[in-house]
Amino acid sequence: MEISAPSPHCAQDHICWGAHASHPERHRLDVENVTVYYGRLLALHDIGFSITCGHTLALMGPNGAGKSTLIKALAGLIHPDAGNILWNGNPLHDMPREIAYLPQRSDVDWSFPITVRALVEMGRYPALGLWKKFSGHDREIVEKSLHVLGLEHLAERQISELSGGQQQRAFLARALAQEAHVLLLDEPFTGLDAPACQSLGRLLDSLAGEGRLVIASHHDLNTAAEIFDTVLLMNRDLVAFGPAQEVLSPERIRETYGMNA
Ligand SMILES: Nc1ncnc2c1ncn2[C@@H]1O[C@H](COP(=O)(O)OP(=O)(O)OP(=O)(O)O)[C@@H](O)[C@H]1O
Repeated sequence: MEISAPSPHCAQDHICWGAHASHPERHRLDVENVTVYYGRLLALHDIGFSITCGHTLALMGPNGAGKSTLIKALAGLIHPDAGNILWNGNPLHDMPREIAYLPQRSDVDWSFPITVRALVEMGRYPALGLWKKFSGHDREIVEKSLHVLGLEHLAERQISELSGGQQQRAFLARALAQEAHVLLLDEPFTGLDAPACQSLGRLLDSLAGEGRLVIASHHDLNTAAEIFDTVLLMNRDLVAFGPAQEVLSPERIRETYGMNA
């Protein structure tokens, strides 16, 4: 199953980054027959799909369906027991700078003493030379990332002092500073109120519009088609993959979640 990119676009309340905007369809993720075991437990079975930059993809399924496992496999944190994960035809994990990973909120130590600016600067580390010295270009990218996420006024604050929505934005700013094409977000909407969800949804949409590929695990069937253009329904196996409105049919939801839509 394959999805190619829509035309690039930018949300009005968001500044275009530019560097990724041209020809997003040239960058393509192919997930081929990926299977993952934890010991004897089969967590993912023969998952396959293809998608290009320019899309927002929701991974959806019941608890234990394997959504986080798939995100971790894409992020290179878990090595599949079978299958391939390719970026433009080459193993994705050979290009770690292309991947930015936002773990589940519960997996982050929010009390860790670090300012928003220092967190965003971490996004530049993979690109720094041998002496780990920040160039003017690196500083410019950090400032731009803070600006795009509306975090300038919070730059010197500790991340522990931020709201949940601001913390998500700080981590996304780090991902922007990395200039990765693939953003992997594990349940980014968890714990956010409705306005923060809407704001994050618009942001993900505009990041895709600028030529990135946004992949996130998501639980809310009611908001999925508003936020994401593409949905992958899974329950250890792939149930359906394609445009959100088509995939989220009552029959498919029943098949995946075992309940009435
Ligand atoms: N580190 C691990 N060791 C052993 N089993 C694991 C591990 N991580 C996850 N699992 C198991 O793998 C299966 C898939 O888990 P995963 O966390 O990927 O599902 P999920 O769809 O993200 O679930 P949720 O919606 O509850 O977050 C589950 O049965 C889970 O118990």
